[in-house]
Amino acid sequence: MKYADPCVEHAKKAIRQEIRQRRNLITSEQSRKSGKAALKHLLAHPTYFNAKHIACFLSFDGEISTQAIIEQLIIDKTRCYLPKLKPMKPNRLWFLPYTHETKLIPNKLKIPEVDLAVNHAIRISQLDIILMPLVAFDIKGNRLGMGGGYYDATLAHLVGAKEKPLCFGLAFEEQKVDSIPSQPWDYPLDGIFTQKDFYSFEKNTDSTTTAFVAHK
Ligand SMILES: Nc1nc2c(c(=O)[nH]1)N(C=O)[C@@H](CNc1ccc(C(=O)N[C@@H](CCC(=O)O)C(=O)O)cc1)CN2
Ligand SMILES: Nc1ncnc2c1ncn2[C@@H]1O[C@H](COP(=O)(O)OP(=O)(O)OP(=O)(O)O)[C@@H](O)[C@H]1O
Repeated sequence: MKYADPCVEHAKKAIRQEIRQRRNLITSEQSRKSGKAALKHLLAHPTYFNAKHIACFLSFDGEISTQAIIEQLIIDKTRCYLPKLKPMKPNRLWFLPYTHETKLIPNKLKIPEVDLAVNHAIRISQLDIILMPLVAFDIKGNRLGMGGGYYDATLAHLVGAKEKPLCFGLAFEEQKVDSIPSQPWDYPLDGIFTQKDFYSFEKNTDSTTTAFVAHK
């Protein structure tokens, strides 16, 4: 575990609680509609067309529905991968291939996971795009997750690497907050898709971030 500032942890916990409550008020019908709207932004993104391997996730705890995106990936013959908790490694993920025929079983956090052995996992650097779940985001590209550090720890080795997937958050517009404290281990996002917009975060040479909103 990396050192965590107790004040920052306290602030993050409060944001998590508030936004998870807000997210749980969204109906499943609204969630499916929003998932379809986010899919339209993804399809319009220039990197989607050439992407062959995309990691997504199965929505839980009121997350935006990923159903339409996963179905589209299968229709487009883009290989779709889902995260699976790495056994024995506290906060690491594998990404395993998913089709309509894939058997799923719930993990210890009650999220369904692909029932395949780890030798089926794709190497992370071979993924073109990772669509990441999140609890809250800000327009500078800071992401707040469920608090397990799974995505940050899994992607940490890619910092500074040449060949790495584009990492896009996938969330409801309602999950946008004014500001999220950033921490040294936070893995930088390239953008965020919501039902309303695509937020693009470009890295400057001094590793600060410039945010653009693609659709108004
Ligand atoms: N859909 C989806 N899949 C995902 C993630 C995610 O955020 N969304 N993850 C993203 O990293 C990983 C799982 N991370 C998670 C971390 C905490 C909890 C959770 O429910 N925590 C409870 C307490 C857990 C417990 O029983 O001890 C809580 O906070 O209420 C769930 C998932 C991998 N798969
Ligand atoms: N690269 C890493 N190696 C080991 N531990 C890490 C790493 N990155 C983060 N962590 C640990 O994970 C814990 C949770 O981090 P954080 O609160 O940023 O998670 P999160 O992004 O909200 O969760 P998730 O990515 O699972 O959705 C941190 O306290 C930190 O100690």
